[in-house]
Amino acid sequence: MAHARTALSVNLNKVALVRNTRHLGIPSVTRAATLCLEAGAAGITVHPRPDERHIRAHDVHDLAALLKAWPGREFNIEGNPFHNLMDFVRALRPHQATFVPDAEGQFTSDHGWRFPDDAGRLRPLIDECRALGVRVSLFMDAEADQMAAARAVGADRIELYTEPYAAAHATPARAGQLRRFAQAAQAALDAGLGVNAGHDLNRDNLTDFLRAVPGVSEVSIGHALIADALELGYAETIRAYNRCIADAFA
Ligand SMILES: CC(=O)[C@@H](O)[C@H](O)COP(=O)(O)O
Ligand SMILES: NCC(=O)COP(=O)(O)O
Repeated sequence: MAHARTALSVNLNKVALVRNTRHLGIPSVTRAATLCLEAGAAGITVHPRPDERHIRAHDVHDLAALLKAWPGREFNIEGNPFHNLMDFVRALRPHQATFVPDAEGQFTSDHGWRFPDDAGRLRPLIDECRALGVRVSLFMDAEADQMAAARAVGADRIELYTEPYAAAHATPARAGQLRRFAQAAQAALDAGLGVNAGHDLNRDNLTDFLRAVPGVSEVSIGHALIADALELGYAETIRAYNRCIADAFA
């Protein structure tokens, strides 16, 4: 079956990280969002961590307001629903909430939810999001045998945690990782889930990933993309990432 082209959601955490080192409001997170959307980003992602080391609560509110002027573009808020994520979801009703099982103060995301262990406590929060009209994506390791359980708990999508693939991309382990991610994505699709992907995706590894892994609806990319934007500017960077996606579907 032919799949729709993958949407690029730009994660702006690292713009906020730089901004927070002074009290001057630069670089501006909302200005970055506008420039990325103008250049063709399909959406904006943020992961407001409880310690506010980068994205702060006001950024999430400012971006939700900004996205209202961009119909068809999506706002994705990531976080742990047992910490601060649900407050944002209830107040702002983003297009998508991505549940991530990070500890408070965690260095960066490094694993997904586990089933059956997490099912009971996730189900009511997923139900609440869906009642609010918010799509739920669960951050998951690339394990095919976990996908039916992610669907059974009520999720709309899963986000494949791609760091193990990214770390293997320049090594002989790449082919094995791609097989693992393709099997996990196919299992998710077979279970009726949409498939997102993210973490350490970049201009070098993105096209190979999308060629090998079926049916990826959205990639959220932050760290490498913002690093590229420091050199190329936001507009050229978004065009470059969209070319990587287009090449995978050519
Ligand atoms: C969920 C995920 O894989 C990453 O988006 C993560 O949110 C990045 O967070 P940091 O930018 O804090 O490393
Ligand atoms: N969900 C992944 C994301 O938003 C960005 O991850 P990264 O590109 O900053 O590693």
